Amino acid sequence: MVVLRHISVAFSAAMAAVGTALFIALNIFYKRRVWSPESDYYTFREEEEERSEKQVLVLGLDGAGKSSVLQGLSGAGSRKGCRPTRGFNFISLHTPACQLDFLEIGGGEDLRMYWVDYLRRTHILVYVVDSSDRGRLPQAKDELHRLLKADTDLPVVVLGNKQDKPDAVSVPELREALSLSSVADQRKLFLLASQSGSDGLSRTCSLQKFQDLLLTLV
Ligand SMILES: Nc1nc2c(ncn2[C@@H]2O[C@H](COP(=O)(O)OP(=O)(O)OP(=O)(O)O)[C@@H](O)[C@H]2O)c(=O)[nH]1
Ligand SMILES: [Mg+2]
Repeated sequence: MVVLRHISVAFSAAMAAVGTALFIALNIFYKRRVWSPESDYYTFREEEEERSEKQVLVLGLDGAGKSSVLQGLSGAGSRKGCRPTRGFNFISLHTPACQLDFLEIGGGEDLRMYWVDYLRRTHILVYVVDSSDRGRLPQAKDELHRLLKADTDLPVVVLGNKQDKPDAVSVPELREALSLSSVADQRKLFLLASQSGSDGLSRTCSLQKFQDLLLTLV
């Protein structure tokens, strides 16, 4: 009887050890498969650093046209079907020099507080402004200057978007409204006019011109 009890205890201990080992192995195996926006983002970052990838952060108030610009860059064409971005939006552009990874964070009031968190992981900031939304230009200016203050070295390209609209402010007016002349001279800051129509960033700021500028800045 005593021998049988010893065998039973030894068997239970062995089963427990096998179970624990299996649990640990499965945990390691499935660790990266548990989805969360953060884990996805960091996995993407690890892979990005291994290859020659540069991140372009695309910010601006809600409705400025960030998703439409990305759609134009991706070659998707028409700006129809853009919905407000509730979290983030991502596209990659392959160029001979490197891969440009564009990351848009939604411009809604509730998302703007997270914008600064993404600055330290990015190589260029593209700030999109709705040139026809005259009433919100002061707000667009304040948000832009908050970002400029948070990272004083990051190259910035401001896109004065929706230039096709009849009430759009001109580029010189936009420079004034966004107080860009107050930005330090040594800062790499560019202001381009754009319109994200059916042929992408055509006419006022061609896709090629925009892309070439980004490549000189990364
Ligand atoms: N006329 C005109 N409309 C544009 C232009 N760019 C974007 N739009 C329109 O503006 C609206 C908002 O565009 P989105 O690209 O969704 O704006 P967003 O900046 O991504 O907005 P959030 O994701 O909410 O932060 C859409 O109805 C677009 O079709 C443009 O250059 N000209
Ligand atoms: Mg969007």
